[in-house]
Amino acid sequence: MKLSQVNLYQLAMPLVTPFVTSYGVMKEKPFYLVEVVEENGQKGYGELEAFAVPDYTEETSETAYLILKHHLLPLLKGEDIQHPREIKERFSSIRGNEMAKAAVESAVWDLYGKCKHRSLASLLGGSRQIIDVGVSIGIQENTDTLLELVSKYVDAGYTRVKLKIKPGFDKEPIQAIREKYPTLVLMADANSAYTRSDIKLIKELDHYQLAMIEQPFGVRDFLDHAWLQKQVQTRICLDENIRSLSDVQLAVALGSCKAVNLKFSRVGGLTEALEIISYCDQEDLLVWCGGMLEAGVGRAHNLALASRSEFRFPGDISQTSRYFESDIVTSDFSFKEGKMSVPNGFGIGVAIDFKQVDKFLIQKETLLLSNK
Ligand SMILES: O=C(O)CCC(=O)c1ccccc1C(=O)O
Ligand SMILES: [Mg+2]
Repeated sequence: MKLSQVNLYQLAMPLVTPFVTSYGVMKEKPFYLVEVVEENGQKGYGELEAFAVPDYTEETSETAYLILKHHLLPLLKGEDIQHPREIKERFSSIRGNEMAKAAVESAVWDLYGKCKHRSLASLLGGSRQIIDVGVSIGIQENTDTLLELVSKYVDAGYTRVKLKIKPGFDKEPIQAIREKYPTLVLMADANSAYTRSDIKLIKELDHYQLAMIEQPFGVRDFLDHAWLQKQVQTRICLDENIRSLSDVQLAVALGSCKAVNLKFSRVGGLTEALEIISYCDQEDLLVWCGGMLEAGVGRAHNLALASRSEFRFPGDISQTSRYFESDIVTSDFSFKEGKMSVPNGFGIGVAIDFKQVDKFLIQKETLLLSNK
């Protein structure tokens, strides 16, 4: 495959309700839809998931755009790509900037699937057609509102609920939900809002049979997480810490966690994600698919990846309608009773709805790649 051009659609999709984490409030999702076009006109799609503010990781939508345009795409100029696995190697001279890399890489995977008449799920080694999914619920005004939301999602069939927590909104809401739902698969995500000095509180959370506590400490604190994991029964899950396979290897060597939230966008692409999945499987480390409030394209990539049998825990792959009024793809992934279907068409298996893209479009830019 030779890429002739890349079209970047800069979009901003308003969220149905603001999403609150310990970092702050998100009211819209600004992102780029990346369209890679090969010389015969076949197209592949990826989403650039970096947020507006560099709090979750260092990248922002703006910085990732610049890296993509000035540093990543030039590396593909005139190149003949035999397989999307090669992209990781070609981008290896550029440090970090995982989300910018993943946006292009995942679009090339989609393109490759379309050229080869294969679904992305089958290319990635996925075997499941229907998968259990969970919800991630942002921090709420109070416990009552949270309880209402949880009951809505449990009634909809979600089999796993993740609560965002932060100091001052942790033990009480968890206790309230646990009392009402004694057997619900429940977990908490702190987005790095705690430190070693909160050990007493975290030990208290150990009493609520949480499936795991995600990212309690700082984003480079492998040692502190190892210190914590030794003192609690509950699995510690790392999210922000994990940017590559070697981060997972470090976490295993130190005993920093017993689970990994895998977002292919945070680790630079699907190729790195596949390596992480194999390693986790080999090390018996629980791995599951995280989310970045994806629109339909990113969601389709996640579903394809999560169709692999190594994912034994429901991912953060909820209905797009939870976040957005309408989506940029024509499929709704037929959510039913807590399960979602993995698209089986070529590539990501869903079509872009360009009327919707137009609705959210800020600007479109075309970058030519053919003339070396
Ligand atoms: O896409 C989803 O539903 C998961 C949302 C989520 O938990 C999240 C959303 C924004 C930033 C960080 C995270 C996280 O997993 O920590
Ligand atoms: Mg998280």
